[in-house]
Amino acid sequence: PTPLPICVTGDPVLYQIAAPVTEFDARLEALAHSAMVTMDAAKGVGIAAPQIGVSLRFFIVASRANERYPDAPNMAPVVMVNPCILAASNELVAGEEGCLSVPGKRLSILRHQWLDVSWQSLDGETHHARLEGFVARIFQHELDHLDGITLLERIE
Ligand SMILES: O=C(O)C[C@@H](Cc1ccccc1)C(=O)SCC(=O)c1ccccc1
Ligand SMILES: [Zn+2]
Repeated sequence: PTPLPICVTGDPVLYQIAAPVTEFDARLEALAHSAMVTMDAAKGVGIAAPQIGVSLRFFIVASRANERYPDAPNMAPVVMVNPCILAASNELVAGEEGCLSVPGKRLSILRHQWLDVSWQSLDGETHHARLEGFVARIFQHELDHLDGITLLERIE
């Protein structure tokens, strides 16, 4: 499908708590595909459903090496439904982040260095993983979007 418009600062959907996904159906797959196409068109390394106006708990993580994080892993995009943080490092690390919903801003944000997380894939299956570094950063950034938090609400 064609990329959707990305909601930007001020759009109420960005400040809502997104609802858990309960129906793992074709509609969810279509929404995830629209998010993927939109993220790709915007050259993002992640995107959360609220950013395309959908207040549901899913996002995409798609780390790739880039000028700010040259050693970031190049990973196949992962659609994470109903994501949770099970455990997080006490150690925090500062790093530059951008946000497709806050165009033109680059802010240094403190994030947990590693996370134990769980999520469901589009078929409803539950997964667990330990994330670290840039991938953990993206996960935390996208999870914030599901809880109505953008970069601007994270300024120390
Ligand atoms: O708004 C979003 O969720 C997408 C955002 C994800 C993100 C970037 C950097 C750190 C954490 C989360 C982006 O992809 S912003 C644009 C971008 O591609 C980028 C920005 C900074 C570093 C690397 C990539
Ligand atoms: Zn963002």
